[in-house]
Amino acid sequence: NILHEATGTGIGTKGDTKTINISAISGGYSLTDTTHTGKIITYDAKTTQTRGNVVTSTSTLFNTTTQRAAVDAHYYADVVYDYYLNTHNRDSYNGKGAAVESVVHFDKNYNNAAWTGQYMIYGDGDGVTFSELSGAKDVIAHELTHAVTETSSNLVYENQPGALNESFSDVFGYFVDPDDWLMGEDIYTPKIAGDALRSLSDPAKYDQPAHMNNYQNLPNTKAGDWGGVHINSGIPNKAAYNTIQKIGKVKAEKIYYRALTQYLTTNSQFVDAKKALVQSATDLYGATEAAAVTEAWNAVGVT
Ligand SMILES: O=C(NO)[C@]12CC[C@H](CC1)C2
Ligand SMILES: [Ca+2]
Ligand SMILES: [Zn+2]
Repeated sequence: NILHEATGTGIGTKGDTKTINISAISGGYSLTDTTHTGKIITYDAKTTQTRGNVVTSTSTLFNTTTQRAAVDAHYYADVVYDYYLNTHNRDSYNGKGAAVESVVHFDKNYNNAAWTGQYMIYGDGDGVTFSELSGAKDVIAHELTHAVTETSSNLVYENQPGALNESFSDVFGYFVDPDDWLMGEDIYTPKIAGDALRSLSDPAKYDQPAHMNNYQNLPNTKAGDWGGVHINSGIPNKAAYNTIQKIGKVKAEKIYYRALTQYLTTNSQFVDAKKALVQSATDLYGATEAAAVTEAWNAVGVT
């Protein structure tokens, strides 16, 4: 029921004004961005655990308080879509122009966000640990990268492959949002300034290991976070930081994308990621860049 594409004005979760791609429908407008092969569509679950309904407005303004989370989810999804298309020539998360669907106000006080395999879900947070989780560009890039990973290497979400899955999402979160080495700083603990969920430059700042000597052998259970995927990601995150410091973001992101989509497989371990990245560096650039990757991983104890 799309009549034509239009340009809208939205207010985001930080009270900021953003220009968004919307569609004219009968009776008004919807958060449906048709400027790419894959439509970007944003839904409101209204605190249920369903996909809910597409967010609409009777005008091109999406400026109500309840629409703020949707405006950010919609806007940042477009930013990440553009990043993968323009930097890596990947059309949507699957490279085949899949629609990108996001759901906001998922569940009640939900302190999390995820890629469900069909769409992204964003909780509102409880206002203490998290504010609305679609309010951070690096988080949306993190979630959409889970979809990129799932449609390429499909690293299994447990133990070392799971920590790599998590790390690649954090690292592409940095590539999309390279203002800092932090993950989730814009939505984490809204009442406390200057902290973050994770740091790529200093994983230990937020209790993550930055070296294999501190690898956490946790049980492969929900309670063990599937073998500590969110804690052990500190080690490959630190290796990525080391790599970017040595060879720069432009080369590093090409090397990381090639490794993720051409070399890694479901059960790749840390040492396989090191090999994949060294091989990608050699393929794309040469011995200097390959040596930098080798040193970056040696420094975190993956030898
Ligand atoms: O690391 C994550 N998911 O695998 C997080 C946890 C809090 C932010 C939203 C989702 C990052
Ligand atoms: Ca950040
Ligand atoms: Zn994740």
